[in-house]
Amino acid sequence: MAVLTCNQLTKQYGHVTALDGLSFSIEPGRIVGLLGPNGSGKTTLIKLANGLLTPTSGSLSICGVAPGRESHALVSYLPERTAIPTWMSAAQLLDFYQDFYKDFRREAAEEMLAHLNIPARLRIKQMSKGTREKVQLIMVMSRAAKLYLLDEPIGGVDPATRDYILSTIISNYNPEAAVVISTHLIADVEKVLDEVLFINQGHLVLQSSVDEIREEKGMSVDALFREVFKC
Ligand SMILES: Nc1ncnc2c1ncn2[C@@H]1O[C@H](COP(=O)(O)OP(=O)(O)OP(=O)(O)O)[C@@H](O)[C@H]1O
Repeated sequence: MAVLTCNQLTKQYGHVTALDGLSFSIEPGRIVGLLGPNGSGKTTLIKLANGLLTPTSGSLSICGVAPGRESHALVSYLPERTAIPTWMSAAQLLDFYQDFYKDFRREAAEEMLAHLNIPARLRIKQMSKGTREKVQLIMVMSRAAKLYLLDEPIGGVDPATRDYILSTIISNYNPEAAVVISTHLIADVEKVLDEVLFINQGHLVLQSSVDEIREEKGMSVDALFREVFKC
């Protein structure tokens, strides 16, 4: 069964149509890049899949379940902006996640924090922006979820750490799960992607495997994106 299915998904904010009849599905085991210019609807799609917004029309489901209480147990979501309580230390955050999520793999999170030399006693508010992002991503990827929704996961992270973070994403998710990554840093991220969704003004422009783009078009995803969305 598909991990995420959208059927004629439409979302309007007043007179603005952010998503316009989107239909696609994402199969287990896929790491999918959700790519599109500013304002194309990426964050809106991620928020719908996480149940933070409701569709204006059309529908979506996660492993066959409509977004809501039941799907929350299946989805691990990294918001665009840091949303963790800043007074907590990394150690308190580990406790918090462990209490809150049955599927939280504490040892995996501790190992990643140690690898990035992030002390457990350090409070979130004492951390640099990039370190906060790393901590939050570590927490999100340490859940054994079915669908990971990562909205701009590496924006504030330095290029050397990006590679570690990306390899963390690949090595820490369960092959039954799917990962959706919204990003503008296509060149950095494309090496870990299996598939891409290009969206523009709320429409799906392309769903393709990355291998197909490389083989059939002889291009990187980054080069294709620049060609398709040339200003
Ligand atoms: N709360 C809101 N109220 C009104 N319009 C909104 C709201 N949130 C988003 N929009 C509009 O919906 C459209 C899609 O926005 P969205 O944030 O989903 O795009 P995005 O692809 O994530 O953009 P970016 O790459 O800049 O983060 C835009 O036209 C945006 O202005």
